[in-house]
Amino acid sequence: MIRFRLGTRGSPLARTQAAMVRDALCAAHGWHADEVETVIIRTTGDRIQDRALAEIGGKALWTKELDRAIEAREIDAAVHSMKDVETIRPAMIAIAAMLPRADVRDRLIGADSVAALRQRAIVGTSSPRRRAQLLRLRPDLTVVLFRGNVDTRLAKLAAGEADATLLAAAGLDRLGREVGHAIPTDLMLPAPAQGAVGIEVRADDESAAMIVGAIDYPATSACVLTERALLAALGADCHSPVAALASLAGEMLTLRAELLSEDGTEQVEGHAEGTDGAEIGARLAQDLLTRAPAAIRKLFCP
Ligand SMILES: NCc1[nH]cc(CCC(=O)O)c1CC(=O)O
Repeated sequence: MIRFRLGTRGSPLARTQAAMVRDALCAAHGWHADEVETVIIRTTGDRIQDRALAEIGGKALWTKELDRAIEAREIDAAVHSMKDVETIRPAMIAIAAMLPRADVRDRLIGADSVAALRQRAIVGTSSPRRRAQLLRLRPDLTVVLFRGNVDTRLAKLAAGEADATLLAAAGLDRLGREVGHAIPTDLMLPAPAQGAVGIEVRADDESAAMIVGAIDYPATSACVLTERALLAALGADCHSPVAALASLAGEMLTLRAELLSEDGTEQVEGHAEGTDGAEIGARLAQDLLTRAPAAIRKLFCP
């Protein structure tokens, strides 16, 4: 008997994350694995592999088809990497839970550290944040476009298309790829929501919200919602080089964030503390934008 239908993209990482959610649901509700049906949904983002995500229309490319399936009641919930979920979601969709966050750091593959990269090394990435952060640390580097799923990027590296690449430790770990060297967050602050898996439901589906809510890890939700509040207040999109990481100690949330110009020559950073994630995100966004030079401000539309 099928008790719940879980939608996911078809990439190996997406399937792995959906299996983690399925297992968590089964553990929480005493279901057997075959009582949760996994529905693979191909998104526009999966079909288009040769251009930077930012160029072709942004994060909705990963969510639109899953949103439609939720609305059409073809699935009860959708599993996403929260990093890929656009800041403003349709009113029909609600974020119902997040799994415990994995390693939030980026990992460098191809050299032991950013400092150890050879002079004028070529680094493959399509992330405006990673590009700007790398160029800020090492202006001699050349950054080339690298897209595709985790294994595609590792294959491009192995084929010599670049000397090194950066990938999220979370994705590598979930896929069991033990490669690369973690970059400390004080050297390279990760993307907002990096390492977090989220589950979305139809906003008016109380039953699905209850079922999924049982596996929510509140500390992850609190931190990721704080990082997303910053993005919302910044008017950031996936062209915007922005890094952010929240942490929770007791009731106190601390949000650190960094905005960069596209070439990394300009940077503003800051932090804010409080107990209300939405308020902290908005306050830090305001502070950063006030201090940001024009080359950074133009990349945001608050
Ligand atoms: N943009 C692709 C994407 N979305 C989520 C992850 C990794 C998993 C995570 O951050 O939870 C990745 C790959 C990467 O950045 O290396």
